[in-house]
This record gives sequence, structure tokens and C-alpha cells, in this order.
Amino acid sequence: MSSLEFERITVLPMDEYNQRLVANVHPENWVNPQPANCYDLVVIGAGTAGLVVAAGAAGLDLGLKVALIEKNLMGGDCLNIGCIPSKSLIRSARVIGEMWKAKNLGVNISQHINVDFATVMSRLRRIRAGISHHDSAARFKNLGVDVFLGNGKFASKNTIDVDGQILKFKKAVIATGARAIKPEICGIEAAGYLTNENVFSLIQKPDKLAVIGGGPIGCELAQAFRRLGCKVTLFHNSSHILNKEDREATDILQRVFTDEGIRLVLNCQLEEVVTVTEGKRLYFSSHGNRDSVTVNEILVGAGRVPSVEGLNLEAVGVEYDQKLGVKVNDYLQTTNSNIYAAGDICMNWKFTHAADAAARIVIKNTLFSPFGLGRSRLSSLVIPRVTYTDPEIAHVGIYADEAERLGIEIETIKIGFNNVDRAITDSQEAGFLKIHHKKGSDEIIGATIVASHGGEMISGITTAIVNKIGLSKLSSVIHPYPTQAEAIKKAADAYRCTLITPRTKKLLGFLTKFS
Ligand SMILES: Cc1cc2nc3c(=O)[nH]c(=O)nc-3n(C[C@H](O)[C@H](O)[C@H](O)COP(=O)(O)OP(=O)(O)OC[C@H]3O[C@@H](n4cnc5c(N)ncnc54)[C@H](O)[C@@H]3O)c2cc1C
Ligand SMILES: NC(=O)c1ccc[n+]([C@@H]2O[C@H](COP(=O)([O-])OP(=O)(O)OC[C@H]3O[C@@H](n4cnc5c(N)ncnc54)[C@H](O)[C@@H]3O)[C@@H](O)[C@H]2O)c1
Repeated sequence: MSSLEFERITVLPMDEYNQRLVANVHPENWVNPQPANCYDLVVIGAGTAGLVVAAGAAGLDLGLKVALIEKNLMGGDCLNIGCIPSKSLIRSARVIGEMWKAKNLGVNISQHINVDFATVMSRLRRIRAGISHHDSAARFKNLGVDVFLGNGKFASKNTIDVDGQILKFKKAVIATGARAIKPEICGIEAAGYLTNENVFSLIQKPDKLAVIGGGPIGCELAQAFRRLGCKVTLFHNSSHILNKEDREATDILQRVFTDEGIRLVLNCQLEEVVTVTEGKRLYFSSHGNRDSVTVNEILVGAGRVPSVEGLNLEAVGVEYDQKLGVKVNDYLQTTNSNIYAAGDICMNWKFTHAADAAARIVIKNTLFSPFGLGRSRLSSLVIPRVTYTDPEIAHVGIYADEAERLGIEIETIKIGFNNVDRAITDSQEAGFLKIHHKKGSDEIIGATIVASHGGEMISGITTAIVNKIGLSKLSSVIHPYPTQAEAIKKAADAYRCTLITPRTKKLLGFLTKFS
């Protein structure tokens, strides 16, 4: 491809919404600028991490020369094939979840629930297109960023080649993200499968869907597709779905999944996929039994691999691992001190908000830390996470088993939502809030929430951790009644009760006699 020709990028179906999306994030008629003599910063990859670095550096209005290179769609996974389309789909699915519970709430929906799958998917595309101007090539150009659409690779220690155009840089940032792991299952390539890259292009509902992988992608989408009317089998190779999360939390979710009709195949080993007249047949073993299931589509969410290929990292002395990605230190500096990395390409936390936070560290460390003074560290970040199933599982800080491994003594306060009035009025008593604090101190070091809007609630606890607000102070925060967030106050009150020793109790009893 010469520098004047662009690969035409299509996002199926090429309806008015996807046309608008592509016109924003990879415009067909885009003409790459004439490269500047030397850039202060060149960023490869215009996903969350790359966009935040570029916008942050150019937006400071300091006259910095910034270039941003994207080979596919600006906005990366989050906008195009990740958070935005998945959460749009989940929103539609949630309505059905509510309708299933309606009878229990005294509301009879007598008619058959009729899901218009094509409309659900077109809503998703409309929403994505509507948001896409934020990440558009035109917006970044207006911010003063030189946007290059094409494949970026290092050409020498201080140059990057974009399809023949050479960009000289003082500092560079690798923000090329990650993509779905290809499963090593005999016959699956020939049978064909969906990943997050094409599942949001579906226009017809698969009647029977196999989901491989019970991580966040598999769980969120398995539940959404089930609610939208698919018969779903979820295969996971551990004993619990979302096995990084608190076991009691995943127990609750597993019960919900089973109640909603998802077939869970745990501790499984997928052996082979064979194409048959009825569709795709998956042979598997689980708990010593061999079985098979036949589906119309297979969706793979079995983890991510970092996009390190084709960057010519060897030429610039940037070390990497095929599985873990680009090697960085705590300042997000690679093994070449002029080259930094941020986001899924180099981090364990593969979240949009983590990519955003890392990008801010990179801006500071590349541009505003002369002689390395005042640099920010990745390890100082407190990153919450939410899996947007129903109920949501939200977590921040460390888990109880992690604390044990690290030799940190903790105490845990658990408030069941069956003790929280708003959860009771909402018939959402199944979840809980767990707060881990240091033994003998009110310092919060981790928390898990299982609740329908646990993701909204976790920010209160994240704020407390970041600002070192202990449980004692949290108990003085007034929450509106009745809200599910009252669980936080209840946990804080429970902590304060533990401070009342028998001696203090005696003393208080004595004092009340005189007051
Ligand atoms: C289905 C799904 C749902 C998700 N839901 C959530 C969620 O709800 N919340 C959340 O926080 N996170 C979610 N995530 C994770 C989130 O999308 C990622 O963590 C985030 O997008 C990472 O951003 P990034 O900038 O590091 O990488 P990416 O978004 O992957 O961007 C990297 C960009 O680099 C480009 N690129 C790669 N190589 C080159 C090259 N050589 N030259 C030029 N360009 C290149 C790619 O085309 C891409 O656009 C989800 C992910 C998936 C897959
Ligand atoms: N709500 C969110 O924030 C959100 C949502 C989706 C994705 N993400 C991000 O994207 C990342 C990738 O998500 P993911 O779910 O693909 O990865 P993951 O690695 O978190 O989970 C995939 C799971 O699939 C299992 N698995 C792998 N191969 C298998 C096989 N052959 N058979 C059965 N099980 C198999 C693995 O053991 C693993 O637990 C996540 O780590 C997360 O950071 C975040």
C-alpha cells in the first residue's frame, strides 16, 4: 500500500450507522499530513491509551508536536468492538431480565416476549456511531494532533515508518492493545467462530450459541445472548466462572446463570469441533464425562494476546513477551528509555479506565519529568473493575486470598443485601458487600460488591481507598435512604461496633447513668 492509498475499512453491516462510524474513525478520503521535522511524541495505536496520550499532550497547548498512528479504527477495542457495543447489548438484555422477574413483582406480562434482534443490534450500531465523533480523526486533527492512518512500525532508534512515511520522534508510545486469543481446539478454525471482533456485526440471532471462556467477555455476552433468546452453553476450564473474583460472588452469579437457563460446563476440556448438517458440534469432556453439543455459532472469549507483531521492536531494543506484551517498568518505560507503553499492550489490567490512567502517567513521565524528577508510578494506581453481568460483580483493591498470599492480615466485614432496605424493596437481596480492612486498623484494602448496580457503588469505596478514608470516617457519611449504597455505611458501622470492647461498654454504661 503506498502512502496515498488507503485500505478501505468496512464494519459490517455497512448501514448508515456503520458508515458514520467509519467516516469518523477511519475516513476513506483521509489524507495523512506531511510529517513534521521531528515529533516530541509519536503514539502508535489510537485506542483508549493512544487517544488519551495524544489528546493530553496536544491539548496542553504548549506547541508540542504530536503524531498518532492508527491502522484500523480510531477508538480501538472500547468504542468499536468492546465496552460500547457490549454494554449497549447488555442494556437491551437487562430489560428482558427485568421482564422475567416481573411476575414476582406483581406485574403480569401476559404476551410472549418478542425480541427484535435486528433492532437490538441496530440500536447498538446507532449508539456506537453516535459516540464515535469523540474519537474521530477530524477531532484529533482539530486538537493539533497529526493523525496518520496506516500501519506503524519502528524503522530505527528514532523513526517510525507508517506505510512508507517516516516520522522522526523524541519519545514514542506503544499503545497497540490486544486481541482475542485463538483457541487451540481441533477443527474450530475450519468450523469458524465469532470473537469480539465480529460478534457485534450479527444481524440474526443464533438460536444456539456456545460461548468458550467464562471470563468477563464470556460471562457478559453469555447472559446477554441468553436473555435475548439464544440457547446458550458456556464452557469454562476452571471450577468457577470469573475465577479471579471472590468465590462467594461467583457462586451467586452461577446460580443466576443456571436459573436463567444457561448451561454451564465447568472444568471442561474442549476436544474437537466438527461441522455437521445441523451446525457446529463441540465435543468436550467435563468431570470425566465425554459429551457433545451442537450449536449454530461459537463465540470465543478465552483471553487476550498483546499486539506486538510487526512493530519491529527488536530493532529498537524494546523487550516483549508474546503473552505478557511489552515489558515496562513502574514508570511505563520500555527497555528503550525513549519509548513508553500504555494499555492492554503492557498491562495486566485490561480495562479502558486502566488504559486511560496509564496514558496520563505516560504524558507526565514523557513530557513533564525532567531528568526523571516527579515521575508517576503504575503501582500507585487503584483500579476498580466491574463485570457487567446481572448482578454486577464489582471489585477494588485486593482479594482475601491475595492478602493471605502477601502475608497481609485482614478482617472482612460482609453486609448481605438482605439487610439493606432498598435491596429488599427491589427484590435484589441475593448480593453482598464485602470490605477487607487491615487487621487492627480501619484502613480499607479491598472490597467486592455483588449487586445489580454494584459498578456504580464501587466508586465510593475506591474514593475512600485513594484518599485513605478509613471505615471510621465512612461511618459519618450520610447516605440517602433507601439506597443500596447504604450497605457501605452499614459496613462502616459494623467496623465501629468492633471497637467497643467489654471495658468500653462498661464505661459507656457507667457514663449514661450520669447523663
Ligand atoms: C468485548 C469487550 C468488552 C469490554 N468491556 C469493557 C468494559 O466494560 N470496561 C472496561 O474498562 N474495559 C472493557 N474492555 C477492555 C477494553 O476495551 C480495553 O482494555 C481497552 O480498549 C484497551 O485500550 P488500548 O488503548 O490499550 O488498546 P486498544 O483499544 O486495543 O487499541 C489499540 C489500537 O492500536 C491499533 N494498532 C495495533 N497495532 C498497530 C500498528 N502497528 N499501527 C497502528 N495502529 C495499530 C489497533 O488497531 C487499535 O485500534 C472490553 C474489551 C472487550 C474485548
Ligand atoms: N467489564 C469489563 O471491564 C470487561 C468486559 C470484558 C472484557 N474485559 C477485559 O478483557 C479481558 C479479556 O476478557 P476475556 O474474558 O476474554 O479473558 P479472561 O482471560 O479474563 O477470561 C477468559 C477465561 O476463559 C478461560 N478459557 C480459556 N480457554 C478456554 C477453553 N479452551 N475452554 C474453556 N475455557 C477457556 C480461561 O481460563 C479464562 O478464565 C479481561 O481480562 C478484561 O480485562 C473487561
